[in-house]
Amino acid sequence: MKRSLTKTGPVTAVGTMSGTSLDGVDAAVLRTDGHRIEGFGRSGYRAYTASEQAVLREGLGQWSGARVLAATAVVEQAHLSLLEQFQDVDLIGFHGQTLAHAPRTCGTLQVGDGAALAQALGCPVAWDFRSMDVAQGGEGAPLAPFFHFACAKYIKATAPLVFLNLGGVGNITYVDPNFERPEEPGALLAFDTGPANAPLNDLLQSRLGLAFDEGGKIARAGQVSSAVVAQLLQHRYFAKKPPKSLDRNDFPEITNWVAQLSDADAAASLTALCVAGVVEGMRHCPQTPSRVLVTGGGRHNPVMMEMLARDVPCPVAPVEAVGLDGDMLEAQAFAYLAVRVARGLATSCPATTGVGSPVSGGTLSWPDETEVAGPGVADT
Ligand SMILES: Nc1ncnc2c1ncn2[C@@H]1O[C@H](COP(=O)(O)OP(=O)(O)OP(=O)(O)O)[C@@H](O)[C@H]1O
Ligand SMILES: CC(=O)N[C@H]1[C@@H]2OC[C@@H](O2)[C@@H](O)[C@@H]1O[C@H](C)C(=O)O
Repeated sequence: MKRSLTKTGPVTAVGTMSGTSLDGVDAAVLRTDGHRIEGFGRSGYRAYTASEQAVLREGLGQWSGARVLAATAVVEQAHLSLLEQFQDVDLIGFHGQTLAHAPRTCGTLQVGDGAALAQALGCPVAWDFRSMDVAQGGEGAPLAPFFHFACAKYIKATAPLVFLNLGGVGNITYVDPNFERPEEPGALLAFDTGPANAPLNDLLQSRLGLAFDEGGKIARAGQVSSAVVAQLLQHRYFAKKPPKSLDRNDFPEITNWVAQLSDADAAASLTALCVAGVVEGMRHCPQTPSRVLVTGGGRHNPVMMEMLARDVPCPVAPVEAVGLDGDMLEAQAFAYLAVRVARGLATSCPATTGVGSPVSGGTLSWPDETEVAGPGVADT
């Protein structure tokens, strides 16, 4: 197993993602040599219980202490029980759960001990994907863009396109598939677009005890407040040039903006606010892309998708339109990045995180507890 990781041929990896929505853990299998996608395998999901979610919420924004330890235990247990169902792989890519992200000041924190998982599962684990990039001056996020580049090649795209992820936070990757490698200047541009589902989920949780606006039903009944959208776009984040990234709770003021609105108007306005961030972000693309392919849970919200189709200056479709799985794309991304970590290939570059030069982040832990830190500077 170990030799297959260091050779050049394809290996089978499972990646996991526990995202900012705090709904659960996704796991998905991918076969790749670290460059090309050779094929997709099965996937799985382990939901967090309501009490586990409460523990995770308590941990958000914390860098250390009892709340972080409690959240870590929840994250590790959930991953362990899910990954026990994926024993037939060469490598695990374990993202962990982001609790706090402030790359310019405190750093970035993804909890969950990959070395302990490697030991418990008897399989090498690539993890701690973001901190090397941050240590070298990058944003540490987003990291899926190198995988989006491989997806663009996989679907045989010939014109520039955008992958849009609508999770708790939104992020876009502009890909020019005419380049050979993702780290070549011009191949990619990636950044977080703004809040996506997180403010909407938080509003519905606090007002109505709902996890999210299923099918956009609540927003559909409301009117968008253009003042709320305008307020968002005045935030200093939108004046910044990309690459740039966000923490889940970077816009706490949003709650006050919609406090006086009815539930339906507030939901409609928060849905529009996510879309406005994307539209604003698209202005940074070097040229209008041929299309926007949407991944992440927001693509299940028809109101959000209709607003996007109305406001984005090119066709918009869920990634399923090209045969990809939008519920598992991030988990697949961390399977892909795990193989790149194992092989010393770049996982980020100036155009994706703002780091000075391509970085191979991540740590590779073996079941025998020998840890090999990623080489930092990527092989090309
Ligand atoms: N049927 C649906 N209708 C409306 N919204 C939905 C639906 N399904 C999912 N969502 C939204 O998508 C969210 C989950 O998205 P996703 O799983 O992509 O987030 P994540 O991976 O946790 O976040 P991130 O990408 O920011 O880390 C839900 O919390 C909800 O807001
Ligand atoms: C710090 C962190 O965990 N960021 C997440 C978050 O969720 C979406 C967006 O913000 C993106 O920047 C990133 O996740 C995806 C998987 C990424 O790194 O590409």
